Amino acid sequence: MYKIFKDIEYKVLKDGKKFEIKGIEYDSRKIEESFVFVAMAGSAVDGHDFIQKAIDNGAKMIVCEKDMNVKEYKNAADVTFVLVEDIRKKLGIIASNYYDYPQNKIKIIGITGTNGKTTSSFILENILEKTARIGTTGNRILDEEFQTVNTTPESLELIKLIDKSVKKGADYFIMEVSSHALEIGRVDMLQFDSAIFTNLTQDHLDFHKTMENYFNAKKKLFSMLRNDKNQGVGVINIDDEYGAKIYSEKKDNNYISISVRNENADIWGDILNYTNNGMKIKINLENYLEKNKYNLKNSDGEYKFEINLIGEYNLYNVLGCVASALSLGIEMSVIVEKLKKMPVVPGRFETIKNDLEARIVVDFAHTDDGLLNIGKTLKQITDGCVITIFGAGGDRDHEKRPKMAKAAAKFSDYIILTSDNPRTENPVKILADIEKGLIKEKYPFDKYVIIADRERAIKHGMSLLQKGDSLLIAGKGHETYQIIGTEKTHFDDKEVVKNILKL
Ligand SMILES: CC(=O)N[C@H]1[C@@H](OP(=O)(O)OP(=O)(O)OC[C@H]2O[C@@H](n3ccc(=O)[nH]c3=O)[C@H](O)[C@@H]2O)O[C@H](CO)[C@@H](O)[C@@H]1O[C@H](C)C(=O)N[C@@H](C)C(=O)N[C@H](CCC(=O)O)C(=O)O
Ligand SMILES: Nc1ncnc2c1ncn2[C@@H]1O[C@H](COP(=O)(O)OP(=O)(O)OP(=O)(O)O)[C@@H](O)[C@H]1O
Ligand SMILES: N[C@H](CCC[C@H](N)C(=O)O)C(=O)O
Ligand SMILES: [Mg+2]
Repeated sequence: MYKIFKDIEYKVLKDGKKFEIKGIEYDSRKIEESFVFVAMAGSAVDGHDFIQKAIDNGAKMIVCEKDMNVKEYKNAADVTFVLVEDIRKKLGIIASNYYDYPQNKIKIIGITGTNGKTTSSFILENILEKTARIGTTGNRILDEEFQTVNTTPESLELIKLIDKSVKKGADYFIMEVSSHALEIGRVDMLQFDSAIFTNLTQDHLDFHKTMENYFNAKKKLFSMLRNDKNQGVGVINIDDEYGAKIYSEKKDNNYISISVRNENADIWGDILNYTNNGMKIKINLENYLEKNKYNLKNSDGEYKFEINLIGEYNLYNVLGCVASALSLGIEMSVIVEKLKKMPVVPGRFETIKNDLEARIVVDFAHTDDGLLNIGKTLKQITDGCVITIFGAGGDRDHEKRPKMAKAAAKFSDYIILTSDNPRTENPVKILADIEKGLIKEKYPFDKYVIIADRERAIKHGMSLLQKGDSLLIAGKGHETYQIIGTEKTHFDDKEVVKNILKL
């Protein structure tokens, strides 16, 4: 039988003509001559309904998860039908068999957690050389950029991306690993050389239902460390209660603990002071060096330097990446030099220059924890008022809405509630859900306003700005669209601000 089924349980429903497989796809629209079409049940439609389309486009093999009546298809005499149960979970193995396990020819770094994955992936790509980066803002292999739909692509795409990375000569494959991906098996076929746990706070309960399920999905990454020579290392933020749980459950695992100010952690850090563009930080590695019998040169165990990132949450991101890079054998002196030159991460605390003598920040904070963290930082560095503009995504976790309001109420002197991808929900209803949080917090009625139109909301926020104030435009960060209904129209927070400023 075909090598793509190695290590997979399958049943041949119909044997067709032998052929050379030219490609594998699970979308009938991408099928070409002599391809394999994988039919999967989806959330919107069922891939099995597109089998005939796939055959018409040239598929010579159909892999399905339902016992199909193979006789009903036209022009299918040559076509082989194979049944594989729970195909979405097996697709990674099928793809690995086809592409000869490219994941064993590159170092794979996975980053999971509610917040900080994208930021950490950008920090790591800055530290490491010859990298591919996969995540929310897009995928990149060396100097080639690709657009993406998901934070963590489907297993088949992942294997294709890894294969391409290997062929192009990349040494590291840095990827965000979403809880969705872990839950539905998009990464089951991978082993990680390094895995980072940033934190866990509420998000995505529309999908996971409970925090426990959400945590168990994230935790799975740490059972997937590369173990052929026991070289996979987990990096765990032990200041986070869920991180501490993972760390305490470690048996023979190779874990590095990170913390801000807990001197018992393997690697810990602190903020010494904020600077114009970022902050001066201290990183202490003494415990790590001691445990690892000091195999690093040029290191005295403590480093102090300035970076262009800001906020305690970013110190966590930096510490996670330092630990990961050290575990991959990069010298601390090299890491520090790279960190000093770290450019801004798109849509993460991006400030827009203006002559209002105010700070205008575009940021992707879209959870209560994200808002709270950036708010805490802004409060610390703002002389005047903090004005916050935010909304919450439609068709997403409803429970986070009032919580986001509660977070914003803690640090904002004025709040403008607006739309952030209402999708198929009524924007007014989403805004009312958020407002409930403000009312519950007894946030003064004259200190907030609801302006559903995001452009008008930003205009209003900017009209209020006085010298020394900060304006936080949260939720969309790098996004260049607004999704209303099922329609995606161009919308870019930064662009709107620049237009208003006539830049
Ligand atoms: C709900 C969900 O997770 N959906 C994912 C799923 O789509 P689906 O299988 O449900 O799609 P479907 O439209 O029902 O189609 C079913 C099947 O029919 C096939 N089809 C369809 C039409 C056709 O003409 N021919 C055809 O063959 C499709 O290719 C598919 O195989 O599989 C697709 C391929 O992997 C994903 O792109 C898609 O993610 C959607 C876009 C999504 O929004 N996912 C979110 C929930 C998600 O995964 N988010 C996480 C985390 C984000 C975060 O951390 O904040 C992420 O990793 O992105
Ligand atoms: N370590 C962190 N802890 C808490 N908040 C953070 C952290 N890092 C970033 N944030 C905040 O959360 C927002 C999202 O950060 P980032 O895009 O790095 O996270 P992510 O995990 O990739 O999110 P997503 O799952 O939506 O892709 C940032 O804009 C910032 O406000
Ligand atoms: N990856 C997250 C991003 C949310 C960003 C926010 N702009 C929204 O659309 O809710 C999600 O899809 O839930
Ligand atoms: Mg991300």
